[in-house]
Amino acid sequence: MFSTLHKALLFSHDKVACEDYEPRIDPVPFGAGDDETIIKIVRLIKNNEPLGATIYLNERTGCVEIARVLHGGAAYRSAGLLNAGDEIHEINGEPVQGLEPDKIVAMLSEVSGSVTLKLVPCMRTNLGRKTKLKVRCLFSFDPGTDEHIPCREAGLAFKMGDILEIVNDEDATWWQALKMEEPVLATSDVPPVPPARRSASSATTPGSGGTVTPIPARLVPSKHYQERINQSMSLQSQDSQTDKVEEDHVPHSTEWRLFVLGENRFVVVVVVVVLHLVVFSDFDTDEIPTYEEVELYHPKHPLKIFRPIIFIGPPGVGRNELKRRLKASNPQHFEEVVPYTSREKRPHEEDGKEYNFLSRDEMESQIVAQKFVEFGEYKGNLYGTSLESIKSVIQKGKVCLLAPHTQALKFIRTAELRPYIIFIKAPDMERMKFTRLEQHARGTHNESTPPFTAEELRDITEMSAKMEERYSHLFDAVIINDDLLEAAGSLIKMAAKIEREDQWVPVGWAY
Ligand SMILES: Nc1ncnc2c1ncn2[C@@H]1O[C@H](COP(=O)(O)OP(=O)(O)OP(=O)(O)O)[C@@H](O)[C@H]1O
Repeated sequence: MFSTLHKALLFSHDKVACEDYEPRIDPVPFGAGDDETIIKIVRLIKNNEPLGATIYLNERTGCVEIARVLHGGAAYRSAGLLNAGDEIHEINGEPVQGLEPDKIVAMLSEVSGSVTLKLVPCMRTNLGRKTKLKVRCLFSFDPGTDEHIPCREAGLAFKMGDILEIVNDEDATWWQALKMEEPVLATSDVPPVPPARRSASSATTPGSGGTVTPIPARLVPSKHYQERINQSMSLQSQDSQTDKVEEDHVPHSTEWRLFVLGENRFVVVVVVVVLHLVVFSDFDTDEIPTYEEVELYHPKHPLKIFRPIIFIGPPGVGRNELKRRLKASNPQHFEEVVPYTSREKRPHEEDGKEYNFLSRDEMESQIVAQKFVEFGEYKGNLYGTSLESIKSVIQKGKVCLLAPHTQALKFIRTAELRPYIIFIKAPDMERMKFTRLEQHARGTHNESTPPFTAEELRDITEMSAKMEERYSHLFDAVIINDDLLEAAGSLIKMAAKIEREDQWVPVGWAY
C-alpha cells in the first residue's frame, strides 16, 4: 500500500517526466517567404571547456565561417548547432561582415557570460566523413612551429612513433586526430607497449568522480599533404616549392563556396548551448614521411608463435654481445639463426650448428632465387641468412634472434615474420670510451682484431646517430648500450614484455 509520501513522489516524478526540457525552437515565422535566407541564432554560455571549432575568412564571400568542428569537442557535441561552413553574421547584435578572424576571436574572448551568434547555416548534408583509422607517426609534428597550419591552437603535437586515432579524414590537407598513448619509439630502455585497448576518444577527468569527458580531436597534417610537403622539401633548391605549398591551401575558399549558396527561406531558430568561447583563428600550413596504419597485436598465441627479435645498430655497437646475453638468459627459449656459408667446413664444425655449409654454386643460385634476407662476401667466401632458417626457428616455438644489416629489414619486416626491431644505440662519445676502452672491446669479425681505437669508437657513435635519423620509423624500441650489464638487463625485461603485452603493429600483422 502506498503512503501519501509515495504518492506525492510518484506524482512529482510523472509531472517531471511529462515536461519537455529540450531547447525550444520557435516555429517558422508566419509569412516567411521562399526567397529569404535561413538564419540560425545560437546562444553560447561560457564554461571552462574549449568550443572546439576553428573559423576562417572566406575571401570570396567576405564572410567569416566555421572552418572545422573538432571531433568530440563542445561544438561537435552540440548536435549540429554549429557546423563547418556556417557563416557568422553577427556577434551580440554587432555585424561582423568583412572582419578578420583574429578580430572575431578577440571579440569572442572579451565577452563574459553569454554571447549570441547570428549564423547563416551551411546547407551541406554530408558533414564530416568519420573514420577510426589508427596510425603510427613516421615523422614528428609541432603545430607551434608550423607556419601553414590553419589554426595553431587546434593542432596536435606528436613525435615519430606516436600512435594516433584519425577520427576525421574528410579534409584533404588536415585530418582530425586523437593521441592514443605514449610514444611507441622509446628512447630509453623501457619497451613502448600500449595499454590494452584504451579508448582514445574519452578520458576520465581528474577530480570528476569518474565522469567521462570526450577529448576534442585536433588537427594533424593529412598523409597526402605531408607527402607533398616532403616532395617540396626535397625540391627545396628549386624555387617552385613555396608556390606548391601555397597552392595546397587554395581549396579553403573553393571548398566552402559550394555550401554557402544556401536556400531561400527565412527561419529564426533560437537555441541555447553551454559552451566556452575559445575559438581558434585560422592561418595556413607545413612539414616529413607520413603515417603507417597500425592495429593492436595480442601476443598470447595458442601455438606459441613468438615475434623474432631483430637487433639493428652500427657494427661494433654491441648487437651480438647483447644477443648472446639474451640467449644465455634462457637458452631453451631463444635461438639464433644459423647462417649459411660457402667456405670449407673446419674439422671441429658441425653442419647446421655454427653454419649451414653449401657450395658456392648452390649459394649463388639461392641468392638469385632471393632465398636470403642478407648475404655478403668475406675473404672470398659467401655468407648469408636465409628466410627459411628464420621461419624454421619461429615454427619450432622459439624466439628467433637475429642481428642483420639494416638493408635486410625490407625482407624481414613483413606480416609473415612480425619482427620486433630493437635499435642498439651508441651512448655519447665520453661513455663510449669509458665503457669500451676499459674493457678492451674489439670488433668480433676477426679474433685477431685489435681493441677499438678512439677514432673507431667515434665512427660507431656517428653512424649510430645517422642510422637513427634514417631508420628510426622502423624501430619498435631503442636500447642505449652504455653499461653492458644494464643494457642486457633491460633487453631481458623487454623480451619478456614483448611476449606478454599488446603491441601496435602494422595493419595486417595481427592474427
Ligand atoms: N656496453 C658495452 N661495454 C663494453 N663493451 C661492450 C659493450 N657492448 C659490447 N661490447 C664489446 O664491444 C665489442 C663489439 O661488440 P659486438 O661484437 O657485439 O658488436 P656488433 O654490434 O655485433 O658488431 P659486429 O657485427 O662488428 O660484431 C665486443 O668486444 C663486445 O664485448
